[in-house]
Amino acid sequence: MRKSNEHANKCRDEGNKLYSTRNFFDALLKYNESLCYALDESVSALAYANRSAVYFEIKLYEHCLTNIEFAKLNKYPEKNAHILLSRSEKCVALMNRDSDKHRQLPENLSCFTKLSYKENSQMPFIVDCLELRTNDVFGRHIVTTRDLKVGDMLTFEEPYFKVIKSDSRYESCQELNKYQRCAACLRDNLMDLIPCKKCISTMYCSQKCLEYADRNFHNYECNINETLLKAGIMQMVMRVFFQSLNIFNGSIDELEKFLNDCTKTSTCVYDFDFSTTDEHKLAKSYLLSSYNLARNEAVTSDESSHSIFMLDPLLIELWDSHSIFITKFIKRFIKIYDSNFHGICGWSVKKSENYEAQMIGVGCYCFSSLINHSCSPCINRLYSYDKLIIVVDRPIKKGEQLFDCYRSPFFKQSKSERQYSLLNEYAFRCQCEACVKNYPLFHSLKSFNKKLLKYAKKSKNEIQKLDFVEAQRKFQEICSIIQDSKEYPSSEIILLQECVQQCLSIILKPKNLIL
Ligand SMILES: C[S@@+](CC[C@H](N)C(=O)[O-])C[C@H]1O[C@@H](n2cnc3c(N)ncnc32)[C@H](O)[C@@H]1O
Repeated sequence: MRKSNEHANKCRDEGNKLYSTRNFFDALLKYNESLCYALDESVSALAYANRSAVYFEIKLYEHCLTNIEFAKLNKYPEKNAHILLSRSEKCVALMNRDSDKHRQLPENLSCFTKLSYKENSQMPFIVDCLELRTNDVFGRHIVTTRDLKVGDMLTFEEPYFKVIKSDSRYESCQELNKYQRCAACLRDNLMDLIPCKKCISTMYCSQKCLEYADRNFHNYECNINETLLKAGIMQMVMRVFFQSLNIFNGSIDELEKFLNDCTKTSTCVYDFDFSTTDEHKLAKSYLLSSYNLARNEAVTSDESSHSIFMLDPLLIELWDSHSIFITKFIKRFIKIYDSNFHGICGWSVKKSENYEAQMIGVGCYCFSSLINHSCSPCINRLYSYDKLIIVVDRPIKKGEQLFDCYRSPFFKQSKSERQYSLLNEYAFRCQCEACVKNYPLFHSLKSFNKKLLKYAKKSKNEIQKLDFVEAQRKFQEICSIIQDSKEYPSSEIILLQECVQQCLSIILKPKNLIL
């Protein structure tokens, strides 16, 4: 599909119908689709103007004014200019009148953005007490050099390589995610997004993100983006390839030479300095730390990359001259994808009864990818847009290993099923404490403290109703109870851990929702 004013106008008409029934979320989706398809500025101008009307209705006045400005910049018809002028005057008056009340954009995690301990000097996104160890059983793994408490925040890691998920036949993600959030940073910006000037399926939250994407990957993707969005694993693997190529200004020879020279010695995220402001150096460090997440050459098959390369003349040229290197690179990252990449969870800004997180993207987190699995984990993984936050779930003693749970925890799935899927998907036989000691499923778990069990059950029911501030208080309260509990596993601790997750999800969810 190409840009088309006709399609853009049709989407805008549909948006207007939805607007008239006050279905503002779906109206914004349609206006955003209209912006993506619009060929002429005058057609974009109408979509921006309509979007400003939505933001006015939902009292997001700054967004309303920005959209009015965009409409004007895109040659909004002179004869209707008075409509925008009047809306903008009303906006300003309401903003002045309700200066303390009008809906601000609260940054998620306002007081939840701090690591619990001093940051690592070379990796400022993790605390300084996490060390890398290697042994025959676990390969590389992470241990703590100090006691860690329940609720401690250990990382705020951003992925260098990441993609937005949309339209996928393979993953459960919202088909229209591409009209809801920035393709570069995954923020929703309350759907106030700007489109790529050339393709029909990429939007950004700012000009800065648009330029970043054009410089780093979209220059290769723009022509084939529709295919990539539907390409499952290959969407992310191709992103890594394109972004890597851009590090070397498009020279595949230089990329190949760099990887050949640098990967003779095994390196990982601990070997680089991520505190540098030198973007080029950083990019190379990310590339090598990601490339070396695989510990040996890949033996996976790769059927679809050839057909993707055949879609664009520039890519055909690359393939014809370097098919051996490209195949090796792609196979390696397919393997890394399978055992190391993380699905990124996030929330839509649509108000709904069943307001659950969904998959919004995939990211390569070079540090977090070194954490091994346990069916009875001691950390919890959360996302604030693309940032991966690791929170301590059970007390961890100095010298102990950090364990995440890759699949289902022990209380949700039988040992044989867990072991089967870990062996199949991650190629290891799990020997975690839950597997060795045969921890039971939830319904067979013992309770050691009836009073605490009652408190846990009551809390679980009440938490849904808590607001942001109350959820933070409850989070602290429950974390210290888990910290002080001695008996594990028990039904009360499992329930309390679920309460902690519920609190965190309230804290992380977008605060402004669109009807
Ligand atoms: C995300 S990586 C973790 C880092 C990995 N240990 C390394 O050296 O790169 C996942 C891989 O680590 C290994 N692994 C993870 N948890 C393990 C465990 N509990 N026991 C043994 N191996 C494990 C498996 O090879 C798995 O495919």
